[in-house]
Formats: sequence, C-alpha cells, structure tokens
Amino acid sequence: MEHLSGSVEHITFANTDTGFAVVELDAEGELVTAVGTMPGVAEGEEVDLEGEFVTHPSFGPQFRVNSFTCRLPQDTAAVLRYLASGVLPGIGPVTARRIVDEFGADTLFVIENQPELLAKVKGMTASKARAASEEFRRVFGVREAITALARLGLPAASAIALYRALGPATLDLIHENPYLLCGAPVYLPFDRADDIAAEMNFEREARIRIQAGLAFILRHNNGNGHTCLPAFKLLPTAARFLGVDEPTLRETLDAGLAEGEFDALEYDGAEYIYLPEFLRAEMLVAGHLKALMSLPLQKMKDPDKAIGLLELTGGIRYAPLQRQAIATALTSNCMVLTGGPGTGKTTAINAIIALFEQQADRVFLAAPTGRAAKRMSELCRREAKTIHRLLEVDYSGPDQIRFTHNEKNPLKCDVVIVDEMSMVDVQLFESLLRALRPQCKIVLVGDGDQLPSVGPGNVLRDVVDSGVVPVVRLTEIFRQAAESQIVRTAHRIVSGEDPEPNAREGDCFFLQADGEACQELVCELVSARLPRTYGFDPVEDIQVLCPSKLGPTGTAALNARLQQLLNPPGPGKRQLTYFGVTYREGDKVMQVRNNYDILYEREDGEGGVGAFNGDLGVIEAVDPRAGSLRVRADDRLLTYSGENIRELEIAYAVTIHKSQGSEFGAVVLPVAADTPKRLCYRNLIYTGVTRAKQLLVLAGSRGTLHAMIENDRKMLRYSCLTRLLQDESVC
Ligand SMILES: Nc1ncnc2c1ncn2[C@@H]1O[C@H](COP(=O)(O)OP(=O)(O)OP(=O)(O)O)[C@@H](O)[C@H]1O
Repeated sequence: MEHLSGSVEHITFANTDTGFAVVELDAEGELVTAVGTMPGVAEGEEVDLEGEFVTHPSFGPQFRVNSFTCRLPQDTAAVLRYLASGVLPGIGPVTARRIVDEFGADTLFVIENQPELLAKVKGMTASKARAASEEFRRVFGVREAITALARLGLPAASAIALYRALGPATLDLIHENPYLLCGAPVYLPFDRADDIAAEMNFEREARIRIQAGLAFILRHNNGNGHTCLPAFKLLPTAARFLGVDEPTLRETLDAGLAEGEFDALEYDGAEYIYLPEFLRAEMLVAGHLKALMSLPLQKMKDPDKAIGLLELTGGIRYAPLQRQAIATALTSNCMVLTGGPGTGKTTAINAIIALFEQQADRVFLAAPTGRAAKRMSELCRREAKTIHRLLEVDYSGPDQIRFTHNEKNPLKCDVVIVDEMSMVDVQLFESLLRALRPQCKIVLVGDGDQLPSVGPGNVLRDVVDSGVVPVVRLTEIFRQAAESQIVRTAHRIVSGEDPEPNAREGDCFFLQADGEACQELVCELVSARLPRTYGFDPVEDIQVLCPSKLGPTGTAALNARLQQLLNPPGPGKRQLTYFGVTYREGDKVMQVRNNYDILYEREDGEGGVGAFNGDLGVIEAVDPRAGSLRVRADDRLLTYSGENIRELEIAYAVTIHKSQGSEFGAVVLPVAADTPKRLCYRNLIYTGVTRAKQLLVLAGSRGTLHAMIENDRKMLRYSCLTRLLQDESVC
C-alpha cells in the first residue's frame, strides 16, 4: 500500500451516490490521476490517499485509491477554491469570494457552526446559509463515518449507505449496537460484526448479540426461500452458532417476541418464528385472498354462451379444461391457472381477457421479470408490465423499496392477470395485493413444476395447496406444441421419464461428453456449430444454462472461455476490470440482484431507475476513465458505475436458477457427471429445459440427466401461508 498526499486540482468525474470519483491531484508539483471512492471530494481540498499505482491500458499510470481522508483546505486561497468550485448549494464563485473576504481563515468554521453569520453576506439568505451548512456537515459527517468504519474493515460504499440510513448519529448507534451492521443496508456477516463487538467488549450472552444472531439466522434462511423457521430448528441452530445455551436463547427470543423484534405463529404444536415483515406479508396475502373470495360474485350471466360465441368469432374450439379455466375466471374473484408448456394457458388467457373486456372490465397484465412481461406482451398482443413497473417504484424514500401504488393509491383496474406466478415471492405479492382495490379480480398463471421464487415463500404452491382458491390445471398438450420435442421432453421430465432418443430432424438433442470435453463441446456448440447449422447468433439467440457455478461446466469456467471466444479484446474495444472481472464492450451481462439506484433511459426517451435480478443485456459502451458502463437491456440503456458494477455478471452462461422467467431461442444445457448431487433434481432440469423455444441441446452424461429427472424431491420451504389461508380465525 502506498501513500499519496496532495491538493485536488480538478474533478474529472464524481458519482454522488456511490462516492466514486476520478480526480487530478497536485502531489508536490506533479499532476497525478487518482481513481476510487472519495465521497464529496471537491477542488481545493487536501487529501491523503492510500492505494497503489497501476498502469491503465488506455489512460496510463494512475493511483487506485483504497482509503481516503481529507483535510479541510488550510489557507484562504484553498478555501476560496474549495467554495468557488460549487461544492455547497447556493454558493458560486462570486459569493464564495464575498464569504472568504468576510471570514478569512475562519470561513469553514463559520459555515459549519454559525450559518446565521453566513446569512449576512450579500447574495446569501438564511435558508441558503442553512442548506450550505447542512450539506457541509453531511459531507464531513459521511467522511468521518467512512474513516471510522474503515477502521472496522467496512468499505466506503457500505459506510455511505449506512450513513444514508442512520444519519448523523451513525457512529454512536454503531458503538451502542455493532450488530446493526448485520442488517440493512450493510448486511455484514454475523461473525464480522461479532468480532467488532468483541473488540468493544460486548459479552457473549449480551441480549443484543443473541437477538442479532437469531435475526441473522432467520435472514439467512429467508435467503434460502423460507419465510420463517420452526423454533425447534431455530433454537438448536442458534445454540451452535452463538455458543449460548438453549434456555438463555429461549428467554431472549421471548423478550424479542414481546418487543416486536420477532413474530411467531403456532400450528400443529409447532411454533414458527418470523422476522416481522414476513409474517406481515403472509397475513396480508392470506387476508386479501380470503376477503376477495368471500365477496359476492358478479357472475357473468351465461359464461358458456359467451365462450361459445368467442369460439365462433375466433375460429377456435377450446378444450374442456380450457373452457373450465375460462369459465372459472369469469365466475370467481380469484383463480389459479397452471399447466406445463404447450397446454394452452396463453390461449385461455387471451379468451379470459377478451371476455372480461366485453364486460367493460379494465384488465392489467403483469409478470415478475422484464423478460416474462415482454413475452406476455407478445403472446397476448397487449401491454404487460413487470410488477415493479405496474406498481411504480417510489424512489423518494431511503434505501427501502416503496411503491407509488398501494392501498392509498390503488391501481385503476378490475382484473389483474399475473403470469409466471411461480417466480413471485411473498413480499412482491404483498405489494401487488396492497395496490389492488379489494374487489379487483385476480388470475394467477404459472407452472408449479418450475423452481420456486428466488425470494422467500412458495406462494403459488401454497395458494394451490390451501384449496381456498379454485385451481384449473391444464394437462392436454396441443398438437402443434406436441410436435416440439422440447415440449414432449418437458412433459416426460415432469412424469419422471428420460427424454426420447435423438431424432434426426428434431429440436432437442442429447450429446455425450464429460469433464473438460463437455466444456469444449459446449463452447464449440455456442461459438461454431449452432450458428453455422441453424443461423443462431451466439450472443443474442443462444444461452448456456448451467446447474452449477463451479466445475469445468459451471458458469465461471464457461464464461471465461466463451468471453474469450465470442468477444475477445480488440482494437478500439474498450474494457475495464473491476474486482477481477473484465467487462468489455460487446459482452453479454446479467444483473444479479434488484437495485433501485441504477439509472436508465428508454428508447422512447422515458428515464427511470432500477435494474432487476435476472435482467440480461449487452455492454454497449465502457468508459474506463470514469469507471462506468452502459448496458443495453431490451429497450433500456442502463448506466453502471462504482460498486453497482459488481452486480453485473458476465452471462454467456448463467445458472438455471437465474434463468427463471426467461426464454431463449436456443439453450445449451450441460449435465456433466460432476454436477453436484444437491443440484441433481427434477424442478431444476425441468426449469432449464422449458427455457428453450426453438432448440435444446443437453450435453453431458445420461446418468446425470437420469438422476436429475428421477429426484422428485420438492424443496421444503418453511412458510405458514397455506395454514393462514385455511385458518378461519385469520381474516
Ligand atoms: N383449443 C385449442 N385448439 C387448438 N390448438 C390450441 C388450442 N389451445 C392452444 N392451442 C395451440 O397449442 C399451442 C400451445 O398453446 P399456448 O401457447 O396457449 O400454451 P401455453 O401453455 O401458453 O404454452 P407455453 O407455456 O409453452 O407458452 C399453440 O400453438 C396454440 O395455438
């Protein structure tokens, strides 16, 4: 680690949200470019940096900043430059000169502590002076927090986020309870917070430690899809994890329950422990659906006749189960429509939409991901939005996501149809239901054999299992769809059968290969064979879907190879390397978590914020100097900089989990013999197979494929939604 001091001559780039900046520094007469997290850095400031000199391929030598501290400008000339740079609101060069003329070397002290004196300077008002003072204190508060938290090993971006959440009292609050670091927005691993707390002499049996440990275990399990944990699981796990005996844990848990830190439900003699937001979500979902089901039905007079007329005008004959689905949608306030690929769900949805609209009902279509919404729009030939877009994310609040549409501002629709419901987690469903008027009808469409949602809960399965809402399951594969081997393979998998042998003219193949040879085969298929034989574009049309991230046929190894093959470095092709990952213009990338800070522009000029888990795009431009990227994802052009870049993964190959809700022209799916056992199960392979529309190539070992199909273990997800729906005392 090297040390560098100097005064900031020029700011080339600065992102106020992340603190990422590129500055020109006068370091003892030599001009040096410094790049890194330097929140609020301003011209004229004296900074002390730690980091290393690196040589950038395009910009030559520069200093990569690891830690940043700054001294207030010392002499009046430096103070003047600092203020004149526009760093504080309402103060431009002319006013800056007047202020410095008035207060000289005391200028910054006055700004910080005596804004009322500042107000007397010509060009300033009391409110301008207050705003400038507040901004000054905020910037220095953030910096103080960054310096103090850096000593605890926290990166600057986390410190900035924490300061945004906790405000000026950040450091005091962390000293009182270092375990706050385990929660939003930092989510520090418990053992790291535990080490910090130990240094501050917190005891092992301290109540805040135990409560934080219990919350950490619950949060960790939320990450694995559970909305709650039975106490008989939570307590022994916590005893091992925290090294505290169970009676002490029970006592602390009870105190936490009394104080509202946790919530609990009891069913069949077991006690289920929740973080409050998840019980609130389940209660709301159960209450809303039950209330909806109990509302008097505004039945269509003669649904059979209406369906018959639709058949006549549309030149179609609905299958009996489709008729049942359409009639159920028209005659009940809420329903679930399920079925595998090619069973006529979309055809039934289109009929449902048409008949609702005949009654002058306003129908909204929604899906959990951008790709699923796009597909729904295409198939239903009308606008479908992501649930987030339908509800309109409200960006005005702090980090916690909020929506513009909620119980106070409900959506103006009479019916909402949600596709790919298996992917909707309990909190997103809660948000959707909050935004619906109580009488708004709901049609939930999904395929229960797909993987459950990434987020907590198993809403579709729980609602189906409850028996509270009518469910129609389409089972007949229509002739046109049955011609597709992909569709037949998917249905065989659901019934536990291996795919048929390869046909000469088909859309689904199995190719035998293993280990490194399988990696080689996948790369050859994507880069040469499939483009040559079928005309697929290797980046746009073909997607490699892997069960695992690791091993020769995991996403990590395949992405490294495919990036080199499909998008090697070239003259004029700019790239940047961030935390060991090289992002190059032309690379295919995926956003791997929801982030409401990323700016985008749509082709129609509409701007907005937000990138969502699973969004796929291509890097259109890289600005290595500013450390930023522009990514095109369908009709949106997203801008990434600083820490946000870490949420982008190279995506020539992605895991099957991450591919939920998306479809691709061609899918290459490695099922090598070394696929980890825990990833050999039916829902996973079924989800992967059903992502392919025109061509599916399974490459690997038949034994592994067979093992995956054979293992029908349904993943256990702890949740009480089914019970809450069935429980008559809950409303
Ligand atoms: N009643 C029907 N009579 C004849 N063909 C039908 C009927 N219903 C659907 N089909 C045809 O069957 C095929 C699959 O239907 P559809 O797209 O509605 O199914 P899906 O369940 O939505 O499939 P996927 O999930 O794969 O998109 C389509 O080609 C459609 O035209």
